[in-house]
Amino acid sequence: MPTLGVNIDHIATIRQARKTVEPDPVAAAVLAELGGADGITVHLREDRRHIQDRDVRLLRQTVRTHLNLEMAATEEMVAIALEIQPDYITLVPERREEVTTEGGLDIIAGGERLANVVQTLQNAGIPVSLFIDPNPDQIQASADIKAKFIELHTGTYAESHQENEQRDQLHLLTQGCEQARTLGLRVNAGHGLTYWNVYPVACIPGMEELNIGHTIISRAALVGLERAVREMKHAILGTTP
Ligand SMILES: CC(=O)[C@@H](O)[C@H](O)COP(=O)(O)O
Ligand SMILES: NCC(=O)COP(=O)(O)O
Repeated sequence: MPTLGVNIDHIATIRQARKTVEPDPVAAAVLAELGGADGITVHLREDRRHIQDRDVRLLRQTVRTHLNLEMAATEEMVAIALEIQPDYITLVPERREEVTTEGGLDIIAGGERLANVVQTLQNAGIPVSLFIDPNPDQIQASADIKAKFIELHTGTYAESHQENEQRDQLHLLTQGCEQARTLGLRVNAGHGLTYWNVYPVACIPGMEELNIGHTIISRAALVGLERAVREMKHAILGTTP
């Protein structure tokens, strides 16, 4: 079965809502690892809406599993990645006005420029993963530019509510994984996965790692709330929990 990369972006989303120091994604990464995370994923967006440069620098020093840095294939991000040296990089498409990543990278349209980014990062010893839709041409193009991994975008699968639509999407992901592995690519998947839809994706043969964030942070906020309120009552009363 695949390993779990925990995406902690939305710990930083809560912090940035107040632009304060809590909750700290660096502390969240420690707790995620204690809970069994096999890797930590952060997306350093160009608009810095959640994760900040400081977070990635500190996480590089504190993460004990592996650090997966998601980023756009821009000059600025490549310079940061070369300095910080994450364990691997996932190149993702980015539009500033989007609520979240809306689809996979277009490797074919990215052409030589994208190929050069992959080469620059991999020549510096950082394996590159390409976040793509489960589309045969995009998978072939990812192999052509010699990325080490792809991450199959599971957003369409996650958003399909009709049973037959979800089955078709799962089939595309399964076929995509098989095609990629035949071409020598390693395969991860993620986006929009939840406690309710993850198992069929985890059962896809050859799937290495699932990157999951929003549903885990959402659940953490709820399952931790009762304890947090109890602790505040003690703080007000000056008593010990
Ligand atoms: C690339 C991807 O699927 C996720 O990392 C996602 O981008 C998380 O960050 P946002 O919630 O800012 O989109
Ligand atoms: N690449 C996908 C990821 O890191 C987590 O996405 P989500 O679970 O927050 O939708």
